[in-house]
Amino acid sequence: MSTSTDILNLDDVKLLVNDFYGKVRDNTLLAPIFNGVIGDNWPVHLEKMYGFWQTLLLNTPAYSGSPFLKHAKLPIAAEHFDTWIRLFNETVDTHFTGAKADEAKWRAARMSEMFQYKLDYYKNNPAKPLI
Ligand code: HEM
Repeated sequence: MSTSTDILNLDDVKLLVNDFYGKVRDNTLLAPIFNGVIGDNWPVHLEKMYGFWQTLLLNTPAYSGSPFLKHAKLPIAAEHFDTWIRLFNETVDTHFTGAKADEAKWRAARMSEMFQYKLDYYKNNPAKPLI
């Protein structure tokens, strides 16, 4: 019998976020990019990401910001997003099943697509400064 439950509370969000960024920090493609920006500020980043996912999945207003701008100048392309999504989906599936788990994967995929469209757009329209 499966013991998986859905993402129901802040402890679940923390488990998801902690485990996911643990995988990111072990990934040879993504780790250098994150570490280059975040350095030894991981606790701050993790707190922010608890708030982000809490806001999306638990309808608790704990994050406000403009995520895309933080990614606009990172050296990232499709392979980075594919890896990010693979690790994120793996993490969700390891711990959770249900509507919120599905929503988490759906939202991550939509954000990833949106980031990539915007990155491509600004790459192809350098006359329009982004930030
Ligand atoms: C190639 C994939 C990705 C990489 C390498 C990446 C990297 C980063 C880095 C380095 C930061 C810290 C930025 C800073 O503090 O200046 C950050 C912040 C953030 N990322 Fe990503 N990210 C990726 C994909 C995503 C996706 C798909 C999502 C959404 C589901 C996301 C959501 C966020 C959010 C909400 C923040 C916090 C922004 C803020 O400071 O308000 N990221 N990311």
